[in-house]
Amino acid sequence: KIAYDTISCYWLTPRRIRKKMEKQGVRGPVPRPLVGNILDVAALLAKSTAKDMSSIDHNIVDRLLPHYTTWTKQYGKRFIYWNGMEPRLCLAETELIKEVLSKNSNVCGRSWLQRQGTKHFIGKGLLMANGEDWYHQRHIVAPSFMGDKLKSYAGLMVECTDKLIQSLETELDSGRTEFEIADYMKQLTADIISRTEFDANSDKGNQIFHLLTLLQHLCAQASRHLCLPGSRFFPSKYNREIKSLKMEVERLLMEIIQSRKDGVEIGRSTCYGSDLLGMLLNEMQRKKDDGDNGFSLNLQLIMDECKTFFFAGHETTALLLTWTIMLLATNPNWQQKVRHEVNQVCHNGATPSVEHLSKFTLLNMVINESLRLYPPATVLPRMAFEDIKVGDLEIPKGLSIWIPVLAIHHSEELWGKDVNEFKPERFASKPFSGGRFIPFAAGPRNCVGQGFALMEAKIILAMLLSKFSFTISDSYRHAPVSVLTIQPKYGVQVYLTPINSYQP
Ligand code: HEM
Repeated sequence: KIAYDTISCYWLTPRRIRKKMEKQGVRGPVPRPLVGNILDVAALLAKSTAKDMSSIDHNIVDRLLPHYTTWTKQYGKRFIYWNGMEPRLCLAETELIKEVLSKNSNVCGRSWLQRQGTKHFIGKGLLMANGEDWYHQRHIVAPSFMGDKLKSYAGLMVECTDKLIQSLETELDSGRTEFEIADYMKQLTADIISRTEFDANSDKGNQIFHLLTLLQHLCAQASRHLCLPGSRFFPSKYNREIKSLKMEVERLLMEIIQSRKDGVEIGRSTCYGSDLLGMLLNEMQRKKDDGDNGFSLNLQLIMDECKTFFFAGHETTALLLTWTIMLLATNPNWQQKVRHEVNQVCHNGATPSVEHLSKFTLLNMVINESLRLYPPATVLPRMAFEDIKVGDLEIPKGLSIWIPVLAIHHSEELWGKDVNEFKPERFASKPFSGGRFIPFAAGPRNCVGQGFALMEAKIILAMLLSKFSFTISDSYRHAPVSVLTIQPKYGVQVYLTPINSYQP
């Protein structure tokens, strides 16, 4: 059986998929045994990112998805390439993208390779869940990011941003003028998501998030360690480090969970709390009390969910903020226009509240344009678990569909000749939906934290813009790189100037 499974996995299935796609006219670069086209992608990326960009140019597709631009020229809008033994169909047609994202969420999902690469880091949390499990998990957590619950986080976001502003002001007072903004944004969004998950700004929470950051960096190297079959079982230094970090994170999480349980048992509190962790524990208890034997929400899954939300919920938003500040720091007109709007909406320098957010029209346009030019998630992967039909294409079971978000957001055909220019006015009239503007994906499996992220971004940017003016520093080197998300290789250095008085 093992021999048959191995032959099937490494030879028969790939051969079947290649033949089926070739019959439909979908071709691609020739794969090598075991590694597929991994080395080709790595070589193209090494070349395209070897140097910084010569100017602050937003035409970054050739740099970050060089394999996409190379192969789409050779093989057309749909082509197939191999990430090791995993075949990937690159799909850039908006009608087909809409179909993939809106339908098929029950028969498409995360591939084995993706789940394996993030197993120790986020486990079976929502981001990596599939099928029925995904459906139940999504329904349990979604209410935490909607309606009044979502609005209730605004105060916490303001509080954390205030703390950051105070520390920036202290540094300005001591004579510092240049700041690397990416790190500040990462700390701020980590602070916000950790307090959303664990209510109090506990030391344990901070410790957990520090370890999770280390774990995330190690797991980001996973694809390099997964080329060889069974390599995850080797007792290598890499695997040992991952395991021990994971155990430490889970030990700390269990301590928090235990102290909440103790609180309920001795009658100090009536429920497990109103933060994300509390909500998950309450739901587990409710299911137990109701004798619900359906979907099982156990402690391991609750810990995986906490890790998932930290991972999915802070770096992406930090990048949105970082790139938006870079864009505003290099476009003073827009910076001034948005600051003026913030001051008009929040009279007399008031801090932004939920009621103000829908009135930030220009800020909203700037955020959308930033998400278009620098979408934190550059690709959306979906593996077909059954044979499915998408448009005219028959997609065989086992084929991963890869939607190159970055390339679609920079397509001249879809956006016009000025596609690589920063022009927030393109978002003035209507929201771009469907397969053309998809920074948060779309359909049932879209980003569950989209409302949270946009509220957070608007509050933070409005508060920062009303306190400081930003100018790009001479030391800023424009060198976006893609490490799961689009990051500025050397950070974003800006000069901050305080705006002391209320400017109408
Ligand atoms: C600007 C910020 C953000 C961006 C651009 C973003 C983008 C995305 C995208 C593109 C997906 C779909 C991934 C895929 O299908 O492959 C996704 C899923 C997800 N996001 Fe976000 N996200 C952001 C912020 C957040 C925040 C703040 C949270 C949590 C508070 C969050 C939690 C999640 C989760 C849990 C999923 C998985 C949803 C599911 O599979 O049902 N995200 N995000």
